Amino acid sequence: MNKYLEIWQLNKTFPSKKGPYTVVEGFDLSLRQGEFVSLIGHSGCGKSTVLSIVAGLSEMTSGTLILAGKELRGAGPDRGVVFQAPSLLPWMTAFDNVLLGVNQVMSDASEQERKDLVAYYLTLIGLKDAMHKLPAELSQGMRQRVGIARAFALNPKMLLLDEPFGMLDSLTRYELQQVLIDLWSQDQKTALMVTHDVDEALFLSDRIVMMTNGPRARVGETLEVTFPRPRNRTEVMEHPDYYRLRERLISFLEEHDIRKPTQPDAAAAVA
Ligand SMILES: Nc1ncnc2c1ncn2[C@@H]1O[C@H](COP(=O)(O)OP(=O)(O)OP(=O)(O)O)[C@@H](O)[C@H]1O
Repeated sequence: MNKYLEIWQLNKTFPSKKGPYTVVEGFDLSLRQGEFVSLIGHSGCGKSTVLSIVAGLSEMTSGTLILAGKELRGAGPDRGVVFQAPSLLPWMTAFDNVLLGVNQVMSDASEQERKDLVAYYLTLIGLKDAMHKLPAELSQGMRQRVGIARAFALNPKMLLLDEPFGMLDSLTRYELQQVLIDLWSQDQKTALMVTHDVDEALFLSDRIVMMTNGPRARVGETLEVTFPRPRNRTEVMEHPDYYRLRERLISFLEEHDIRKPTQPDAAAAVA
C-alpha cells in the first residue's frame, strides 16, 4: 500500500479527576492518496479525538503522524477540516468567508485568480445565486455547503470531516452527501471522515474503519467498500454487496455495544 497519511501507534491520554484516562491506544491507520476512509464507532470511543489530532487541533500523548512523507506537527493549511457547523464570520458574505481563507493560503495567485477560484467552488457546491449573501441569510444546509466549498478551495493535501452532516435533516444530508462525493470525485482529495451513519459511510467511502470502544480504543475491523464510482445512491443501495456490508457494520457495532449484556447473569441483572 502506498501510504499517504500514516497514523502510527497513536495514544491519547486525558487527565481526569480519577487519574489519567487513555482514550485511544496503539491506534494504527494508513490512507492511500485519494482514498476516502470513514471512521465509525460508538459515541465516546475517540473518533473525534483521532480526527482532531490529525488536524493538529489537539496534541497526541505519543505516536507518529506522517502526511505525504512529512511528519505532522500542529495544524496547517495542508489539512482542510469540516465540522458539523462551519465557523463563518457573520458580517461577511459566503463569498468573502471563503475568499478570506483563500487569500491566506494562496498569496501567490492574483486577486482575480483567487476570486475566480472562490466563485468556481461556490458554484460547484450549488451556491451560485447565494454566494453574496450573509451567513444569517442562508439555511443551515447552505452554510454547510460554504464550509465544504471553503475546504476544497483551500486545496489541502487532505480533508478531515467530523460528522459533516450531523446537524442536517435527512433530505439535506442526502443532498450534501451527493454534493460532497461529486466534488471529491473531481478533486480526489484524500479524506478521513468521522460518522455515526452506516449508510453515509457506505455511500461515500472506499474503506470503513470500525473502532473498538474506549478506553484504549483502537482499530477493530476494516471493511473495503468496492462499489463502482462515480456513485449515486440508488445504484449503491441496489448493489448486491450493499446489505452484506451494512450487516457487517451493524453486527460490529452491536458486538461492541457497551449497553448490551455479555453474560447471562448480566442480562438477568438488567432485566
Ligand atoms: N478535552 C478532553 N478532556 C477530557 N476528556 C476528553 C476530552 N475530549 C474528549 N474526551 C473524552 O474522550 C473520549 C472520546 O471522545 P471523542 O469526542 O473523541 O469521542 P467520539 O467517538 O468522537 O464521540 P461522539 O461520537 O459522541 O462524538 C470521551 O470519553 C470524552 O469524554
